Amino acid sequence: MIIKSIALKNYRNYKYLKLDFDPKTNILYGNNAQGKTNIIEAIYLSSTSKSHRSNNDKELICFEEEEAHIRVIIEKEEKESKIDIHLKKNKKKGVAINGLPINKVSQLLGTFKVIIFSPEDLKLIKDGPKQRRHFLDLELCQLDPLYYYNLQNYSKVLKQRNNLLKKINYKNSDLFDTLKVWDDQLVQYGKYLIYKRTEFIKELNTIVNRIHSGLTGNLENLNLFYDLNVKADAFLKKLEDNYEKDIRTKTTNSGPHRDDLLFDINNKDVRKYGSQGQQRTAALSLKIAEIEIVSQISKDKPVLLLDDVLSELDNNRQKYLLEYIKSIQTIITCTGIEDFMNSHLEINKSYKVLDGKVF
Ligand SMILES: Nc1ncnc2c1ncn2[C@@H]1O[C@H](COP(=O)(O)OP(=O)(O)OP(=O)(O)O)[C@@H](O)[C@H]1O
Repeated sequence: MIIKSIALKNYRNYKYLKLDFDPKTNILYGNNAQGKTNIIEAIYLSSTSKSHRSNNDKELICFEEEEAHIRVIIEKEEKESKIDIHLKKNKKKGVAINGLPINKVSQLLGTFKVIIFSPEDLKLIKDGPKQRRHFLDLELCQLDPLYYYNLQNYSKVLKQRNNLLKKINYKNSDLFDTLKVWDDQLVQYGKYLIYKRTEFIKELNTIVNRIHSGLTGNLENLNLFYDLNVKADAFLKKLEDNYEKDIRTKTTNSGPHRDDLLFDINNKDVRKYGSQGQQRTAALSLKIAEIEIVSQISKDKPVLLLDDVLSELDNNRQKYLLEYIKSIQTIITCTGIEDFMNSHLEINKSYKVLDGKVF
């Protein structure tokens, strides 16, 4: 799969932009705050319907404008498709594929697969569990529309259950029976998340392990574990056992919303004992493994977006990554093209980004 072009209208600092991409390596370079990440963000949004750095669509619309528009043309097995995203200040965004409006995000997910890699990803191991769950969810949503459906519903039910717990805590004990209704739904959607995460992490681990060995010259053995909060079959019972605690703390204390991912290097927990370098290398292995697994499962190569990440990697890791991505369409942002002088990377197209214009 490749992205052939993008057109932006009133998106962030772009009044109007039309850009063609090469099927291989594309570089967007320029000083800070010129609009490089804005292009990456618009591509990501066309794939997932969400920005990777903002939860508020209004922020994406150019200052003083009411609406913004993104159009990307993608090519898959020699067939072109068009994705349109229409952002409005006071209304829900509109998404259309080949001119046909869609009303469910799940219809978009999987149409255009991208993987984004930014400096924040290098902190994935060090960060809190929320970021690691987010990583899992993002990948699974792109791979499986049903996962997205179950995740959305799980989050909704969890919110409602937590609201109910607050009410019961404020002496509304007659609402207690309603908890059971939410429990059944939470378990129904939660079980799906647990099964899919288990499968995905198992596959990911085999690949991550091989990649990390390659990256470290066979010195390190990296393993990934699913640190699940509760087993699928025990979920309902756990919710019931926790009634007193949940009401007292006014929150749901068990479920996949409390899951985590653990990383071991040579049988030692990387979060606790790993150096900063080891943590970053493990994160890089994870990201490269993600490219492989998405390619494998979807039987197609995703588009890779490398946002400002190369300067964060030392020479060896940079070389490994660049070697790996040779056969994948990649869009790289950086401050200077000279960053690549020593990397032997073949650049197929490069654009200079300056104040919301591209040359
Ligand atoms: N809604 C908006 N309307 C107009 N301009 C915006 C809007 N949101 C952000 N900007 C502008 O976009 C620019 C930032 O763009 P971007 O984040 O793409 O920078 P960048 O080139 O990737 O920089 P860096 O190298 O620092 O990451 C800033 O000048 C900011 O003022």
